[in-house]
Amino acid sequence: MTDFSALDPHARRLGETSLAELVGRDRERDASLVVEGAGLMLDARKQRLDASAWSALLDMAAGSDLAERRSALFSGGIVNETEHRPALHPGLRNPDRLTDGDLAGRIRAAREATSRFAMRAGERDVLAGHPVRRVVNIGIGGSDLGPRFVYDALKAYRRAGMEARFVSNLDPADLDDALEGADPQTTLFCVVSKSFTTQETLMNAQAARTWLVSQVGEEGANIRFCAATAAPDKARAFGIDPAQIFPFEDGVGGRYSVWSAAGLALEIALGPEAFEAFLAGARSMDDHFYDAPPESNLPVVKALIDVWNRAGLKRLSRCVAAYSSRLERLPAYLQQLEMESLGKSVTREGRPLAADRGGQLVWGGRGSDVQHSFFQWLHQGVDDAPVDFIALKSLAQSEDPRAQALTANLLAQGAALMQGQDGTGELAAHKAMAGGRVSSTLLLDALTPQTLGALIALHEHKVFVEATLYRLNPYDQWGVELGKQLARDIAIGDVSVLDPATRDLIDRLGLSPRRD
Ligand SMILES: O=P(O)(O)OC[C@H]1O[C@](O)(CO)[C@@H](O)[C@@H]1O
Repeated sequence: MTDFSALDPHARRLGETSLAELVGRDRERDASLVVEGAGLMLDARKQRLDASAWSALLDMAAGSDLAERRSALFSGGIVNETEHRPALHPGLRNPDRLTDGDLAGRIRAAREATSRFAMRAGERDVLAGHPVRRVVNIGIGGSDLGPRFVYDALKAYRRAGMEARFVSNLDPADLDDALEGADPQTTLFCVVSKSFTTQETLMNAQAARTWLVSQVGEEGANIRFCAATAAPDKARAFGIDPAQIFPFEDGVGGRYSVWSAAGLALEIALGPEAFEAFLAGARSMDDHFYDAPPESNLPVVKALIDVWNRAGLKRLSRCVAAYSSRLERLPAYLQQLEMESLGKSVTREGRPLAADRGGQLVWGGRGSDVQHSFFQWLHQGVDDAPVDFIALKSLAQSEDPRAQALTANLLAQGAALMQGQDGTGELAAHKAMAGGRVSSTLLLDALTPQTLGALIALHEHKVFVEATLYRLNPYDQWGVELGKQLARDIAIGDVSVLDPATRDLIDRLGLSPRRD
């Protein structure tokens, strides 16, 4: 069991130390907090850490079962104990490491099938004489956030004449928006659901099908629907042509599934080559995570910093500020990845987790816009939060002065959070900024399929390391089930288990349910 109390003396000492004084005084300390891997660089020098706190964190990692758990993760061992499953996202990127040859074979075959289908989707007459021009991804949570984020981020890599739309919400406006201007002849619907039982997805798929049938008839609708799922039988029962059902393994978690057939709409929109490059980027982060020693291992270092801020310095939340319009959806993506994975209060053994442990509340947005909204809170609020700045070298080095100014803003924010300033004059108290507020900067050379794959894989593995230290299972999500059940009850009018306030709201909303 990891002894987090070992962090307390360091937290007390460093809590009273000026952050600005920690930075630039000890070369070794500074050098140890700049780590590179798989083409990404993390600069964590503006963290409230000195050499001895850092070595306590590294000792913590060394004393854990991280090495064994990591081998199990990569070889396909059971790392999701509550569901008795492996976690196969690294296996999707490199099946060679899996010990089960049949499983590796199935993954390779599934990859070939999606890639072939994605390739064909670009052909001129794939839809009974029509090409695919718009692919509509119908899915929610992990069956939406990953493909949607990557599609936005890799705008520069999209296939000519092909666009993707994403439908996740039950608000009918969501599907209406996706269908706006759609030519039914050239539109392909891709229903993505690991379980194929998710209410939002099935209702939206049904509505999309009704629309399509009204436009192109039954037969026309059949060829324009495909599915990606770990429950092919259910997709078949829903009416999807078995030849257009792309399976993925049960061991692929929803929020880890963008690398599987769940990324089909993305692969169609980008083309198999860019999608392969995306997988290759993640694979290079896998290799780095697998091989690099803890002190220079990017996911390990990032996890230790987040553990330090949460368990050592008691910071509940973490802000992600991505200084790139294309990365606008990164915070939303990380929210599910981290909060669904680490938002648990019992260990793998079912024992309670102590206070100030577990995943952080992840929030954020796009720089420099966020400077004009919530950064005031970060600079002068009573509470504060560590910030992860995401920077692109390609923007800094662009000849466009706006792109350079964007990077200058990013650098200025990190410096201002750390330095603070004394107030002067009549409003001194209002203008004073305490400073001492921590941040890290993650640097990508440019936004490419490779670097994006590596960025996502970095965070997946960082979550894995945190989960290992806290002894959490990052691959289940039991906490979402009760709400789903109650929504079903309300939909059928069974309010017997509900409290009076919710029943009253049901009345006010005019849902007029049964009361037995
Ligand atoms: O892919 P599915 O099975 O439709 O699930 C969608 C999402 O719902 C969740 O189970 C949470 O409600 C996520 O974990 C998942 O990504």
